[in-house]
Amino acid sequence: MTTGTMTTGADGVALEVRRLGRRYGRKWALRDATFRLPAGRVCGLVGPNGAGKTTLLEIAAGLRSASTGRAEILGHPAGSAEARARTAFLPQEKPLFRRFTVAETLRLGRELNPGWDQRLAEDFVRAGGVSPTQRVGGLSGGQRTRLALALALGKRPELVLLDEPLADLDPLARRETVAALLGEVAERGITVLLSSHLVAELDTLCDHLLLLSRGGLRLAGDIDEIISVHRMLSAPLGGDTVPAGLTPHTVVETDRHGDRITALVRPGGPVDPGWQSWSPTLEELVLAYLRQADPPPLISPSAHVPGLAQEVPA
Ligand SMILES: Nc1ncnc2c1ncn2[C@@H]1O[C@H](COP(=O)(O)OP(=O)(O)OP(=O)(O)O)[C@@H](O)[C@H]1O
Repeated sequence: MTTGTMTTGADGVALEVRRLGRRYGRKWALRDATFRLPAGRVCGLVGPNGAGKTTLLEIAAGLRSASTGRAEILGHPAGSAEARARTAFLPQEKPLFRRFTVAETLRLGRELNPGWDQRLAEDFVRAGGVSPTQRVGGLSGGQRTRLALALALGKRPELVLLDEPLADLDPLARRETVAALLGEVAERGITVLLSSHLVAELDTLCDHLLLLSRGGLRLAGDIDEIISVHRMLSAPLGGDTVPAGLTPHTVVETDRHGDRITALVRPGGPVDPGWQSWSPTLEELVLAYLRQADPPPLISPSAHVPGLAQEVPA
C-alpha cells in the first residue's frame, strides 16, 4: 500500500520506536523494541496472548507511558498533541455508547475532532447497510465494527491503530469490512497497524509485519522481504540430532515426521543439493515463529532504525 496523497513524516516514517519498553511491576510487557514502520504500509501485529501487542498500541496511541525508550508518530513524540491529532486508535472493546443512534455517534465524532470528515464517516457506515437512525445497542457485531472504524477514519488520521478489529466478525462480514477499510486506506495513503490472531488472513490484509513474543520483537519488516530470506528445507533424517545440511543456516524450527526432517531456516549459504527447498507461506512462517519460545529475531531493512543495533533481549 504505497499509494495515496497524505502528508507523511519528513522521511516517510509513520511510527518509530527506539529501545521501547514497558514494565508492570517487575514484569516486562514489552522489552527493548526498536523498529520503524514506513508510512503507507498496512502492518499486521501478531503474537501470542500476553505478547505485548496492546501495550505497544497503547503507547503509540499516547494512552500509556513507556518505562524505557521512546515512540514517535510521524516525527512527534507519542502522546503529544501533534501525534494524537494524526492518530486514531480503536481499542479491543469498541468505545461506543449503546443508547446513541448512529447519527448521534457520528455527531459526537464531529464535535470532538477538528478535522472531521462527515461525508467519509457517513458513507462508510451507509455502505455497510447501517442506517443513521439505528441505535448502537441494536447493531450487530459487524455493524458496530463498521461504525467504530467510521469514527476512526472520520478523524482523517495518518496513522490508524487497531486492536483486534476483526475478531468478532464472521468471515463474510470480515471480508466486506476489510475491503472497505483497505479501500479508504489505499485512497488516502493512511498507515495502519493492526493486531490480529487471524494468521491465515494476514497476507490478504497486510504488506508489513511485526511479530512479538514474550515482550520481545522477533520479526519486523515488509512481508515480501521477510518471506524472501526464509526457506523450508526437507531431507531424509540421518542419525544426527541436527543434520549437517542445516548447520550453515539460522534454524527457526525443525519438525521430524517419520524418516524425514523439515526445517524453516534463514539460509546462511548455499542449500545442500540433497535437500528439497521451497519458499514458506506467510502462515507457515508466522506459525513457526509463534511456536518457538525464543526464535532468532529478524529486523528487515524496511523496518531498520539507522544507527541502532536491533537486538532482542534474551
Ligand atoms: N495494566 C496492567 N497491569 C499489569 N500487567 C499488565 C497490564 N496490562 C498488561 N499487562 C501484562 O502485560 C503483558 C502484555 O499484555 P498485552 O495486553 O500488551 O498483551 P497482548 O499481546 O495484547 O495480549 P492479547 O493477545 O491477549 O490481547 C501480559 O503479561 C499482561 O498480563
